[in-house]
Amino acid sequence: MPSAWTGPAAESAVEPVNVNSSASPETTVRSSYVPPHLRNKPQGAVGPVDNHSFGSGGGGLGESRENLGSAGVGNSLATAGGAWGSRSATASGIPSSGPGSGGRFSAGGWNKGGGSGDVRSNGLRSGSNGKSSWGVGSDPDPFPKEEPRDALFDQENTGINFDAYEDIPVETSGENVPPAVSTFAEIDLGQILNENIRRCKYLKPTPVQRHAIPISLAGRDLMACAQTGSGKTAAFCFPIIAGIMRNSPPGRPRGGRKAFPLALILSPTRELSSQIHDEAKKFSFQTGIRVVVAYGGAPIQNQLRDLERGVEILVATPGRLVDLLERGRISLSSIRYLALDEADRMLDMGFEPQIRKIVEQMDMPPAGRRQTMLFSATFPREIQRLASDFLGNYIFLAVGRVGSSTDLIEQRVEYVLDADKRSMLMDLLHAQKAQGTSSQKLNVEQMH
Ligand SMILES: Nc1ncnc2c1ncn2[C@@H]1O[C@H](COP(=O)(O)OP(=O)(O)OP(=O)(O)O)[C@@H](O)[C@H]1O
Repeated sequence: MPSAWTGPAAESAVEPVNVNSSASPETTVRSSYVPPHLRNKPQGAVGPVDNHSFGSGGGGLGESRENLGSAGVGNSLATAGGAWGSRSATASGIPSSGPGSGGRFSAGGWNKGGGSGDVRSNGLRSGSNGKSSWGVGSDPDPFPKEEPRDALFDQENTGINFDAYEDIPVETSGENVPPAVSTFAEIDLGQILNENIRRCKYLKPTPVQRHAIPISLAGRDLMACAQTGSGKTAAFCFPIIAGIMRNSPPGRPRGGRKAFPLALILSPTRELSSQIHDEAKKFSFQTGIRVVVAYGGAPIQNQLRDLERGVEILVATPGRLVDLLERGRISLSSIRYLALDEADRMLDMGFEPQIRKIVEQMDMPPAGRRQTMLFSATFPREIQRLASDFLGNYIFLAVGRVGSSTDLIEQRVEYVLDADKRSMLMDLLHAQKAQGTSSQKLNVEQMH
């Protein structure tokens, strides 16, 4: 089994390695390619690039990890067996046979430009008691004058060709899985959200949205394996926003030192949290729902002020949220919706203790009295454990990735200099032939 599997984020995050570290700056373009006959020589003799060394970043817990951002961490190696070992998954908890070799991708990669982290005061006005109160019907324009009203919606999408999603495999398992939809019109998301979907120029749901939204709207817990860029954000935001609008529309008095969010979205990094925050603000435009983001590496005072103005949907990284909880500035007792995005990456980054503290040891309602959506690019054993601990009678959903390989194609990454690509490729082809596997398609990607 090749050992140097990696996902797209790892590719972008890992600097090309120059094994000739002792070379002078002038000679750093020297070849780092190691011919087969020189490989596995002791260190010093030759310095082959150690593909095993692109690990998860390891190391400490807490906020400092959040500051690293999406590019510097979580470069886990994905093993053969694909992105999700879902085939044997059951909705009742741990799948009967193991996940795909514990393979995992580091999510990330679609950089939507990040977010400003600013929080708009969506229709907040000052009540007579000096506290903030909410008036949905009389929302002032939430956007500053200098920013056109639809600017939030005018940002370019990523250019993903969602038509390519049509053929990707989707698997669901669990009891009474609500049927998937093929248009947004088939789902009752409410008029305002539908209008915002139109503003976002989303013409039809992506596969994860097609399945996840009806499942979540039906009130079911969901464990979804889907890659970054598959449209997960809308998949968990739409049901949350629709659910809040349906069951507890904003309108209650706000203010006070302690915030009581109705929905919590946990994500591993400040960048991702910012992106989710930006998207969630678009989706909840003119709903009266206030979305607040809290992440490490930014002044906590600003976040505290934002929280004091009221929050329905809180997007947070685990370390900063624990800090806010310990300061007594947030109560999770009103949480009705919990979404964990890129859960495998959060675990890779060492956030499991914080996540368990948030979900299990504070005042959050238990599974069954809240709705939980767990999103992960992979489904290794630790995520299975998390799913069985956090979710109740859940539906398992696994969505393939655009252009994904089948199990028959191995992808292996070798880091070589441009000048060495051809000879490296020839070597690989010869090696394949020698092993009698020449008929197998060799897919050499991302050669540096
Ligand atoms: N149904 C849709 N139609 C058109 N564009 C969409 C749709 N759903 C999502 N998008 C856009 O596709 C891009 C990727 O979606 P999104 O950010 O939700 O993916 P993701 O899986 O959450 O990725 P990440 O993990 O990077 O946040 C975004 O620019 C988003 O606005």
